[in-house]
Amino acid sequence: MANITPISTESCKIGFIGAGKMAESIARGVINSGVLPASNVRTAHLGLRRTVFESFGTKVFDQNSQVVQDSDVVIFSVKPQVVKDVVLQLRPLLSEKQLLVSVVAGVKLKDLQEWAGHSRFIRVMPNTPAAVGVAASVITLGDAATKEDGELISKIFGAIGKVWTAQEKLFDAITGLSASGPAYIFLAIEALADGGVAAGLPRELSLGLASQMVLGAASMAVSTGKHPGQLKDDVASPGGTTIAGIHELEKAGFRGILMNAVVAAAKRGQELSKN
Ligand SMILES: NC(=O)C1=CN([C@@H]2O[C@H](COP(=O)(O)OP(=O)(O)OC[C@H]3O[C@@H](n4cnc5c(N)ncnc54)[C@H](O)[C@@H]3O)[C@@H](O)[C@H]2O)C=CC1
Ligand SMILES: O=C(O)[C@@H]1CCC=N1
Repeated sequence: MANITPISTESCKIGFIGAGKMAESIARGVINSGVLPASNVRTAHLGLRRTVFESFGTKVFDQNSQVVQDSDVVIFSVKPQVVKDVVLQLRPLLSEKQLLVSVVAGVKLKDLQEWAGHSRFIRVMPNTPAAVGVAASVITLGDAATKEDGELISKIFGAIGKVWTAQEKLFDAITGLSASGPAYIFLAIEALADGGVAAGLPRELSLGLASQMVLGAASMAVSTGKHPGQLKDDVASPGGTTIAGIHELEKAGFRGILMNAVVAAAKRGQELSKN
């Protein structure tokens, strides 16, 4: 614990190990929010992703080791299948001076801490709406992460959306719901837009209406605090159009399908932790 010194939010440098879609979403959101300047965000990549990250001001190194050496907060954002090798490779450079963070699905803090050789670690389960400042992120603290470390990560992720704290045992369920969930909703938006086209709308209008409608419905659920069943009842007039649509959804098992999707994704998260 001797090397644990607080990291200042203002001057904190964050580095991503893994320059993929999730890292890009967090980096874009963080930079757009103004919580940290682009010069405080870094990653490493040799291929096409370099240009993507450079386009919004991120410093891009050639090697992961350079990212670690130049960061106060190191965020592991590689796939679950490779994270063990990546952490083990970087282990000689990792010290308790740095706060380590993982956004990797399924991989437990106990393993991450063992591979890293220290437990100043925080697990975060974010989602890609981080890129536009509307992420849903959940954090849980490792054994040596301090209250101040938790506050720092809550501040960074709070700048790109909402943050909850939860026990790690809930992380697979969280992953199946809020981390994978945007993909379910993108699928729904695409399908709704197809429905609009099938009913005679031009494609562009249909997609715009479907997207704005989902945004509006989610905003109402969040801002009114009303039960979604009440909000649904407010739309469905007796003998009207909505209830005719809902009847079709219920006949096809709409709610059960969504529940199954979350449970299947959570189960996959559990499987990934055993790799
Ligand atoms: N995409 C999402 O919506 C979410 C992803 N996550 C987690 O974030 C992590 C990253 O996921 P994505 O960004 O979607 O994947 P991705 O495949 O877009 O990004 C992974 C990146 O890691 C790079 N990489 C592979 N081996 C590497 C190495 N040895 N050193 C450095 N970089 C290496 C790849 O080139 C790739 O750019 C995963 O563990 C996933 O479970 C968590 C929440 C949501
Ligand atoms: O599909 C995946 O495995 C990752 C984790 C959650 C969202 N994307």
